This record gives sequence, C-alpha cells and structure tokens, in this order.
Amino acid sequence: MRPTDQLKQLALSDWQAATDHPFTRALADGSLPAEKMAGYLQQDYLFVDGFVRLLASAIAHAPTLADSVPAAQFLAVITGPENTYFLRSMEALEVPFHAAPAPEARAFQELMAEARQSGRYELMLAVLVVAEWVYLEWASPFEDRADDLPFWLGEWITLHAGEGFSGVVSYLRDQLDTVWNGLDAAARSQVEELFVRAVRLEKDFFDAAATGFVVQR
Ligand SMILES: Cc1ncc(CN)c(N)n1
Repeated sequence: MRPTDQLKQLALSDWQAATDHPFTRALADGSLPAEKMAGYLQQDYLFVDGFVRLLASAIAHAPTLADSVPAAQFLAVITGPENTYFLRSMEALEVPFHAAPAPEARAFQELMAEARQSGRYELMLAVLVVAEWVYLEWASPFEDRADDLPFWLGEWITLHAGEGFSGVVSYLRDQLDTVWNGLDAAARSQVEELFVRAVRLEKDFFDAAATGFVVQR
C-alpha cells in the first residue's frame, strides 16, 4: 500500500466523517442556508491565508525545480481564481472579507504554522496532502451538480474536483510517498501525528460550519 494510503487508514473514521459530511451534502444539494455558507467562507478565508504561506514554504523546500513546479502552479490557482471566488462570494452574500478566527480556524492556522516553521518538507506535505485530498474526495461526487447551484456553492465544488485538481492531489501524494521512503521511524511518526491531527481538524471545521459559524458583520 502507498504510504499516503496507510496514513489515510490511520485517520479513517475522521476521514470518512470529513469527506461525507452533512455540511458538504447540504452545500451540494443547494439546501445550505446562505448565512451558513457566509460564515464558512469568512472562516475559510483565514485558512487560505495560512495555506498560501505553507504552500510557498513547501515550494521553497522541494528537492528540485521539477518537484516544485506543480505546487507553484497550484499556488497561482489559490491566489488567483480561488482568491477571487472568495471575494466575489462574500460580496454577493454581503459579508465583510475580514473576520476574527473561530477556534476551529485558529486551530488550523496553528497547525499550518507549525508545519511551515518546522522547516521539514515532509511535515509541510502531510498537512497539504490532507487539506487537498479531503476536499477532492468530498467534492468529486458532486461535480455534475455544480452548474445548477448559485455560484458561491457551485464554484466551491468545481474548484475541488476535475482533472486539474485531481492532478494536484496526485502530485502532493507522490511527493509525500517519495520522501516517506527516506524517513527514519521518528520522522515517520511525526508525519503520522500531523496527518491524523489535520484530518481531525478538517472534520472539526465542517462540524462547526454545519452548526453555523457566527457571521461577523
Ligand atoms: C479547512 C480547509 N481545508 C482544505 C481546504 C481546501 N483547500 C479548504 N479550503 N479549507
């Protein structure tokens, strides 16, 4: 089994909860109230800030230029179409772009900062793999429904499905699978710990979003 499949197995129950969640099911069937999506977007925009720094750091730590190019291209997607998706959506939903972090967003920011500040490529990848692979898994089954939804729901699905995004996840998994082989037992257990923690935080984030993050106006 690939190392990233083994890591997923370690976190399986939270993984399943995060990738088949009432929040994303409601998002995809259009029943999610606009207020809940607005609260989620305000908090998730705080995730994007930390994510961009983490991805940039992973680019800086990639072993070769070839290993960094897909991540650099993905960084352009996050800071381009994904960033403008957030701004257009929050504008349409009439909420400010800036909000104070809820505990679930703060926990994710802290996890990403920890991975970035470790200076260790494998720990950066552990968090990046979880963040993108979980989203690919929840969004892919709903790809066909995206066009029938308001853009702030539909585009959130299309940004996390399809060939381009699944290529990003393959690339990130390949990077982690490759570096894993050169790690000693202590480093492997640190990767496992961060991976499992990241999956738990993805689930917590969706749980809080389903209850409803308080919208800040
Ligand atoms: C919390 C979270 N995790 C992952 C993603 C996908 N980039 C996201 N937008 N937000």
